[in-house]
Amino acid sequence: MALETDAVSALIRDVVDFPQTGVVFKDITPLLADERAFGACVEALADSFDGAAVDKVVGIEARGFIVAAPVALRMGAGFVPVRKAGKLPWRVERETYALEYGTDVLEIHADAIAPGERVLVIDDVLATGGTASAVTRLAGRLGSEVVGFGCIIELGFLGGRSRLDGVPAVSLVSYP
Ligand SMILES: O=P(O)(O)OC[C@H]1O[C@H](OP(=O)(O)OP(=O)(O)O)[C@H](O)[C@@H]1O
Ligand SMILES: Nc1ncnc2[nH]cnc12
Repeated sequence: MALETDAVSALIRDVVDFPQTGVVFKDITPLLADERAFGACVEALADSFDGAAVDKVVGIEARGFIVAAPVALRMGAGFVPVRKAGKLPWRVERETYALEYGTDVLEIHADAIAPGERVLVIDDVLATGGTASAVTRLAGRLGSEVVGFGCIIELGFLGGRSRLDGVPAVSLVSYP
C-alpha cells in the first residue's frame, strides 16, 4: 500500500525558533502518537530497502532510535545504537560532527557490527547531513558497508543528501 504522504506531513508540527532562534523544528511527536501513520512510515522505510540484504539497522540517539528499532524488527535485522558521548559502556569508536544547531559527539560500540556486514542507517530527520555522515564514518571504521540511509523527514534546503557520498537515501516527506 502506498504511503499517504499528505496524512503523514499533516502530523508533523513546525515549532518556530526551537531549540534556537532561526530554526524551524520539525516535531514528529503527533506522528508517533498516531499508530496508523507511524506504522505506515516504518513499513515504507523497511520496504524501501527490502532487497538490500541488510544485516544491521543503525539508529541514532535519541529520535532515531524510535524509528530505527521497529524498522530493524520488520526487516529481520539486528539493531545497533549510535549514542551521544559517554553513554555506551563498552569500547567505542567516536566521531565529532556539526548539525543544524551546534556540534556533538557520537559513539558506537567497537564490536557492534562485524566487518563486511551490510548496514542501513535510519533516523527521523536528514538536515545538514552532519549526523548521517558521522554515522557512515563510524560504520566504515568497523569495516561495514553502509548500503542505505532512510528517514521520515528531509530538509532538502540544508543539502544533507550531498554529504552521503552516494549512499542510496530515502525520505518519506521532503521539504525542498
Ligand atoms: O542532518 P543533521 O543536521 O545532522 O540533523 C539531523 C539530526 O538532528 C536531530 O538529532 P539531535 O542531535 O537534535 O538529537 P535528538 O534526536 O536527541 O533530539 C535528528 O534526530 C537527526 O539525528
Ligand atoms: N529543523 C529540525 N527539526 C527537527 N530535527 C532536526 N534536526 C536537525 N534540524 C532539525
